[in-house]
Amino acid sequence: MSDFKSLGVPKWLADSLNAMKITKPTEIQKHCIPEILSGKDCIGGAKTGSGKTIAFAAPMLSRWSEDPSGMFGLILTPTRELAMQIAEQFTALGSSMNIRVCICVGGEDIVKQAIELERKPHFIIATPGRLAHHVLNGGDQVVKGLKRVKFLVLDEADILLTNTFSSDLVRCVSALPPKDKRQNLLFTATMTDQVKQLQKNGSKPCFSYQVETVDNIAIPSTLKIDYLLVPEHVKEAYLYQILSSEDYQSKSAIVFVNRTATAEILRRTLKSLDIRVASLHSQMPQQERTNSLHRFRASAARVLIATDVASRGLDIPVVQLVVNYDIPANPDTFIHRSGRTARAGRKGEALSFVTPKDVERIHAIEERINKKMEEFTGVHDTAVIRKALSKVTTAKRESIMSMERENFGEQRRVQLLKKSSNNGNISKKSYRR
Ligand SMILES: Nc1ncnc2c1ncn2[C@@H]1O[C@H](COP(=O)(O)OP(=O)(O)OP(=O)(O)O)[C@@H](O)[C@H]1O
Repeated sequence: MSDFKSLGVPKWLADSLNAMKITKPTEIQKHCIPEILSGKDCIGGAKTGSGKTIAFAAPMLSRWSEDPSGMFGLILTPTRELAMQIAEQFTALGSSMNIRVCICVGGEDIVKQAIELERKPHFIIATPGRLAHHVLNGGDQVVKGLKRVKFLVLDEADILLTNTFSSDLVRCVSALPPKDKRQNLLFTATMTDQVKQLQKNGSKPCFSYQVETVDNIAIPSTLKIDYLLVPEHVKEAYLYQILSSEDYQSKSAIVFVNRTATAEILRRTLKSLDIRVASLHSQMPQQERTNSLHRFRASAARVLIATDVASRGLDIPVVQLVVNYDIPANPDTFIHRSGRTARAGRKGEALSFVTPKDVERIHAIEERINKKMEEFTGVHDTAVIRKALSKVTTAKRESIMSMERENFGEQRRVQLLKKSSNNGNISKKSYRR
């Protein structure tokens, strides 16, 4: 049985990992850590929840500890919350070595970040839009510091390489040493040709590893996937009924929706029906987003209603159920959303609400993941649903009325206008969803 030390990780780091009960490397870690330590670039693909973060963090921290200098590594991620989570992991792993980590994400104080960057943190964990702003406007120290970066990581590389992020990504990368003077590490659960292509572009050797499974199924084997046929107008009643049923009333769940307004309506509706609920979407101020996630992580809220700002990378071990209340257009989004449960070998369930207009999307998802969903059997009694329906309809009507009183949509328009005039190109609409 291999352990982290046998992969070349120094004792201090193996001890830190052991203290977190991380003793036996996962498949992706076993293969990628030695290759990254040998100086190669790396493209790593493995299912959600399979330990990709440590696959890049461990070799970076190992090399850094040999000569702990400033601006050693830059990790780019698509969402603010994921950046914060990765920063927490680096901070925890490197605490015995006095590591300094800077989180550089939108929605937080730019001046404070600029001061932190001037102090040359060892690692910067950033979203591309905000770092691009610092690259454009940063002082001499920041520019010089970024030129010393030894490692660049694109976590969730497939989405970072889409058009949404391209101009900011180019700006961030332009501030770093040339490609062959740094190590480039790309990781994702949903490999694309665009990511693979990068292997061919470099002059340095690149190690590419995709964890294969015998059955070629793209989701964790411990994840149960079900569907439930639901008429559009009664989705809220079904959701309430399931979340408050005997089987699920004590389970922690993330409910994914496609629009921020749906997230807000559901949060208000479920709250008035006495479900401990929090939400996460782009129309919330960053402080509220952070607080919501803290409440959910700490189990103060049992249900998190979220848009796709929460679909990638978030690691919350208590999550037992993911509900796809709306079906995503992109099958890869289904993989990431559902992967918020059944992590690190734990069991989990993903339930998709399917209306007649979603049938094609479900077929595309099943083809992508190479597995058929099964029909959900947890709701049998239509009389119970009918009873829930009148309660839920009243609660929903009140939620919509209160949102209208508070000009929910209007606030967003004003926020967007303010952001675009204050920050130029730093707002990233789709990932502030
Ligand atoms: N070797 C290990 N042994 C036990 N647990 C591990 C090991 N490596 C990582 N973990 C834990 O597994 C969980 C999932 O890891 P991580 O968040 O890195 O997954 P991921 O592959 O990046 O998933 P995603 O694709 O969803 O981002 C974390 O809680 C992490 O601490």
